[in-house]
Amino acid sequence: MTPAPENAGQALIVFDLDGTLLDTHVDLVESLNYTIAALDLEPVTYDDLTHLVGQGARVMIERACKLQGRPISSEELAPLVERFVAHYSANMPGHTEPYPGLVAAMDRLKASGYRLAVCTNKLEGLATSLLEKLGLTHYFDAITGGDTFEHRKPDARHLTGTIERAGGDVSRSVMIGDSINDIAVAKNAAVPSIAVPFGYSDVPVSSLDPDVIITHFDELTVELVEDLLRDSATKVAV
Ligand SMILES: O=C(O)COP(=O)(O)O
Ligand SMILES: [Mg+2]
Repeated sequence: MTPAPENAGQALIVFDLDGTLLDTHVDLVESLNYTIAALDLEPVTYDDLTHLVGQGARVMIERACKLQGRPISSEELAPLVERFVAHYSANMPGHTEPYPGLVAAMDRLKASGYRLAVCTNKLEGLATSLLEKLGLTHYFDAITGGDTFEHRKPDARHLTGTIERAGGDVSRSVMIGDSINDIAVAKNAAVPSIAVPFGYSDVPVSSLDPDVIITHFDELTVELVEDLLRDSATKVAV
């Protein structure tokens, strides 16, 4: 195993959840379709999901209704969000599972002294219960959602708040995610970013200009993280 760098204890890897840690697409589509069926709308597909996910359940439902030709008011939205949350919670963890290699990567990073955290736009309660049901909560020093702070991704304060809760340091943190909000929040907080192409981005992740793209969690190594932190420290110094 790679020896832990001397200051590894201070380093923090912050993960996005939907489409990064967990393949949630089957359950999201099922709960979303159950929700919009209340308005007699046609089901959405997995391909649609890439345009719908990213800003939490409220926005996802709003976008899905619009996509199916029935824009809704904010008064109509509240009961639909409740319907979604009830269905999604009742069926958790459903078909959701960690992406290949994730658990081994988290074990490796923790064994080398890294802290891990989750910064998701999913509701904090849903994120926490889902991770709990999958037996993954113990890996994380903080789990924050789209409703944890007043601001959410891509606002830098969602990421900096998560780092603070996890006992990390902005200058020793890395953000890893699947979509524009994740790469944008990292840039907004001046934190290096890693993109994964297997999630729900509606554009190729290379167009988001992350510092690194990994196609499998086997590539998430201590060396990669340390290189990113070193490069970013040099950029700040220059
Ligand atoms: O639930 C969403 O819309 C987004 O969730 P994520 O931030 O974990 O990708
Ligand atoms: Mg995501």
